[in-house]
Amino acid sequence: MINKNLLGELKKSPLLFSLTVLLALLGALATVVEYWALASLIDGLIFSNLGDERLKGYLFLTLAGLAVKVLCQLGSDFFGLQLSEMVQVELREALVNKMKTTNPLLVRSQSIGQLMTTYLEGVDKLAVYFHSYLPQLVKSFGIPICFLVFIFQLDLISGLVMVVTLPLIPFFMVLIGKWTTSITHLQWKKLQILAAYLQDVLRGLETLKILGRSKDQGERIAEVSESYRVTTLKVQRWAFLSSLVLELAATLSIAIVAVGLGLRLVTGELNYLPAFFILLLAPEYYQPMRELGGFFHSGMDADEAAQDIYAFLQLPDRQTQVRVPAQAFDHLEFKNVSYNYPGSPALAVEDISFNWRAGEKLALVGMSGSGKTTLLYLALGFITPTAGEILLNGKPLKDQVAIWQAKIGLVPQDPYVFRTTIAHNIALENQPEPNRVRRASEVSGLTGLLADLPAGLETPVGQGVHTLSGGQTALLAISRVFYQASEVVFLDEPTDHLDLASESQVLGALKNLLAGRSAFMIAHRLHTIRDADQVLVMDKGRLVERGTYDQLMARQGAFYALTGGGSHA
Ligand SMILES: Nc1ncnc2c1ncn2[C@@H]1O[C@H](COP(=O)(O)OP(=O)(O)OP(=O)(O)O)[C@@H](O)[C@H]1O
Repeated sequence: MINKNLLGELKKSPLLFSLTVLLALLGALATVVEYWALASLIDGLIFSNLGDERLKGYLFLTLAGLAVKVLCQLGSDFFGLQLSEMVQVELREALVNKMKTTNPLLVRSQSIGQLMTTYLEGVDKLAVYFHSYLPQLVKSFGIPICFLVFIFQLDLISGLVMVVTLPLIPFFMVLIGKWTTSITHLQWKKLQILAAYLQDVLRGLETLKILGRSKDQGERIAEVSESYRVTTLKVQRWAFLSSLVLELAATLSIAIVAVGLGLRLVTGELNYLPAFFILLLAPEYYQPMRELGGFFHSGMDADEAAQDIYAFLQLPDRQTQVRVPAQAFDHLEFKNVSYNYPGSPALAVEDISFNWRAGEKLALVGMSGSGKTTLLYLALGFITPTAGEILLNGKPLKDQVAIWQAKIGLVPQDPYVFRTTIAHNIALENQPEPNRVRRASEVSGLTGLLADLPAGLETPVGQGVHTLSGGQTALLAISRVFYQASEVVFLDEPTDHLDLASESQVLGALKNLLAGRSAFMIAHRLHTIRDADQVLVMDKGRLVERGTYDQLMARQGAFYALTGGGSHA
């Protein structure tokens, strides 16, 4: 089970891998010395009547060989572990960096539970690959070759028997491996499904409780975990069976060598010393291949996990290279833009054209599913049109996404609160500037809501610590834009599900935020739409009307219908 991507990781530290393997081979040479000395010692004691000095010499060599063997083994394990830890740390860093540098929508298209399984369990599985499986793979060829050099010099027949019987072990290993590939794949996928399911249920626990559906979901989780348990047991059964077969093959091979040696010892064709030496060495000769069989399933597990890890690492990065010099925002123009989500049969938005100029407040309205969020993502540069083009200051947006995103602020519908202090949550940088944080939280009105918190802006918030209310979270998101001092604001009005008092606070903060700024917003409130310079009305992915609030109301078309014939006005 050789995975090219994983082998590539070795290039980062060839020294550690070489040390792991070289020490193991050195250990093999020490074994040769130990067993030769031991065989000579016993031969000297029983048959050759060697003098005390020679016997002491052999005894010393036996012990020295044993000590070197043990030290080499410990060293090889140590460097193997170092190697695997280094690879784990680097891969986890690479995964986190990829989460930061790739398009956020691509990350979000994967379930968080699935990503966590890849990040935690997947990388853990690779540890065994690096500290055990890969070094063992090299050892299982290197050590037998090393032994054969000595065995062939002493006894050609035993050497030949060993050469012929050794491949039986990898043969059975690969044969069983081929049968078990699909079941190992299934096990990994089921683990990911289970993690995704658990995470989903935990997130939606409140909804499930309220609707009285938590028991159903509990049963469903029990079903998924039972299915994972059954598959894991199947994998374990195969792993057990393969170990059994490999043990059997190795034991039979040793028996064949032993019988051959015994027969020739009886007929006098072979002396006691080489026969005993080869007999001692025979189990050690098959041992690395047997151990490889034990790690074979870990190799397969790691191969499965690696496929997901490297598929994630190969997601395209957002464009960071700035090809066009930074310019103040002048206008953003959509020219016959259409977008089709990958794998989706229908266009999410179709043939959209409009121009948004600096200083303007542009409001998007429409029924749910009409394409507002898709237009927002297109304008943010998170996704690129499948047809048509978007121009920023007259030049393609796709060539200036990095500078564009650095210039803009975003207030999403459901802002995320990171598990850190409020100040860090506002600044979203390692060293928040206290004055800027204070000012941002004051203008947004967040400070007033924090009066009850013991440490004010330094209060830790987020999951499992102090949970902010919906209104506080919205004001926090607005404070972020004030902190960044972005001239251009994207807004998905975060006023849904707020009580009246919080809503009026958030609306007040939004009014402050929008004053003097260019704004591109998904509008749910009349208040925002009334103040907009341009309202775009979306319906089933198409732009069906545009104008100011008054113009649209006067027209009595789609917008008028959306406002309930003026009754919501
Ligand atoms: N990730 C996605 N993959 C496939 N189709 C999608 C995806 N996101 C949205 N769509 C589809 O694209 C269309 C437009 O969706 P969009 O989210 O842009 O509408 P919306 O007006 O923002 O709706 P809402 O107000 O409910 O958020 C819908 O038909 C929706 O099902």
